[in-house]
Amino acid sequence: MGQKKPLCLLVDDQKDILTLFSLSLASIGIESHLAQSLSEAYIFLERNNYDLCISDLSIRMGGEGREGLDLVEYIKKHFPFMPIIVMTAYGEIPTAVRALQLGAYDFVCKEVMPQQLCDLAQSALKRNLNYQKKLTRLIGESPVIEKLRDDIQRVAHTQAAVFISGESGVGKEVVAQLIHSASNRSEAPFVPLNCGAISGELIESELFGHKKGAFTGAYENKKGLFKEADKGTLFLDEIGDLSYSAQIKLLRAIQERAIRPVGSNKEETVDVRILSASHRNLKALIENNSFRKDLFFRINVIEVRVPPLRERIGDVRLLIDHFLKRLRVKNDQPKLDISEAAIKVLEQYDFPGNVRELENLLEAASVLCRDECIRPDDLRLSPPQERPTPAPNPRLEKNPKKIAPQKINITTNKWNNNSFLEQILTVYASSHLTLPDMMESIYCVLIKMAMEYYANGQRKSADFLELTENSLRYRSKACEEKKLLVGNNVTIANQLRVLFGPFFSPETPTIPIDKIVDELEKRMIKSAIRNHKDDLTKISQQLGISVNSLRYRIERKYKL
Ligand SMILES: Nc1ncnc2c1ncn2[C@@H]1O[C@H](COP(=O)(O)OP(=O)(O)OP(=O)(O)O)[C@@H](O)[C@H]1O
Repeated sequence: MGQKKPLCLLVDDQKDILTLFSLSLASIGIESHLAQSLSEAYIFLERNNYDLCISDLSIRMGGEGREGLDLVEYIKKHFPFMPIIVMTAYGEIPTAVRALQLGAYDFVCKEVMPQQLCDLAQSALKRNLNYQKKLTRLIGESPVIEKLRDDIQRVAHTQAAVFISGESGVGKEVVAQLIHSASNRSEAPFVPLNCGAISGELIESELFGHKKGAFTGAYENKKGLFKEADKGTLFLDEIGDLSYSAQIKLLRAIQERAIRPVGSNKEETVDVRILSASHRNLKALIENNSFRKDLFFRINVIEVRVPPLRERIGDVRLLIDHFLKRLRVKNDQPKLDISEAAIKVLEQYDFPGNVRELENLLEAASVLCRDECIRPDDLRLSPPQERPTPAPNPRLEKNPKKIAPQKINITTNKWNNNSFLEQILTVYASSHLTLPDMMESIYCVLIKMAMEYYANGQRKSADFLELTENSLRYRSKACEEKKLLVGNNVTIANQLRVLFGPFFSPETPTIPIDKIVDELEKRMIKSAIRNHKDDLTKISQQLGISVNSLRYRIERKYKL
């Protein structure tokens, strides 16, 4: 059927209990993620979409003093559709009752037979038919968002193909998920594909699947996204980026309601609803012959427009509230807050990168701010250029000049702007990383940021960082394998995010990552040479590289 298994978050500090229950749940087709502490549970919740949570209540887990009840409260607030079953020890009924009052689905005594727990899990899932809808929320109360909600409801009940238009970062994928969740296909999968992220040769196999041996590297049969989305919804994001030949194949699949996997001579029928989106103007693409008109009419039976954030500035406050809640958990900053003055600055900003930009700005500011309170300075915003700078309100901000610090423009001031590079170097001042690891960490963080910014669009991310797609792929794989810094040294990664964050905006054409890294490496070597007065052995020890490779850098690469 291609339907995804329900996913459960199991939380308990006893490993054997986790293993026992996860095996039992697996036997009835429920997959589990196991968290052995509450802090781990919060991280899992942030990263995955769960259909159910089963958590021990009876202990303080992780030593951070958070009680199991907090988890119940948190889930109910953030994922109101997710049922929670709590486990208690005998004698802890009052706590269990409190959990029910907070919205838990039911409780069981920890000594239950696994079968009882399975029955309960199944009934919780069954009663909660909304389990596909859980995470997707459209925050906002402005008239344009209310209209968007109406549009979503209206189009959800037809089978027509919907094209979701809107600028980058406005929430087009959120809208696509909501259309799916409100439709009669909501119990089948919602399968998103970022068309810009897949190279021309692979797109056919990605969409339609392939047979083993169909081409070099096709070691297994592959199902393809059309089949995975059978009975459900296929969301083709950035459809304007599809190559012309892929457009022809897609058109055929939509018209015939059938696909043919690469290397197969048999057609297979599929029942898929197509939603698509692009921040590009498809009509303009048709004019210059890079998008097919016939495909346009097929995918654009109904158009839903998602308004830019500047048309719903009244919602900025609600969105801030929403993102801060997430950051409190994600960064483990329970008191994280924002000053009224900073909110005002945001309410007067244009947001060329829309909701995603707001989210990124807050994330960067949450790292920079002192005493867990985001102030205007922490936002590092330039004043809007198109309109007059709003008069500072002395009541809100003691030092109005500080409201909008100048950001360093990577293109006009160039990446070799002294103070910008020095700021990066200070990030590493007290780290014990080797030179290659330091440089690698910059690649890891910037590639991650670019992939987030371009919604996993590999080609766009590579272009933005002035890398080839191959090099981007190779480097991201290395980052994943090593879990280098991005995973392990959160502070360094966060500081880099803060420094580079402002450049992830439409104003910056590219970030020449290779050049930046070379310049930084050169400066580090120079400073080590100064420190150790040309003693190559000491310099190589400080930098964590061999004398030979140091020599190569000094004599050949940088000619120092
Ligand atoms: N109204 C909203 N309420 C809550 N979160 C939102 C809203 N709109 C957008 N977001 C969040 O903003 C980010 C960007 O949204 P999304 O990926 O849906 O935008 P998009 O228009 O598809 O972007 P792109 O054009 O780059 O593909 C996501 O993290 C999403 O959860």
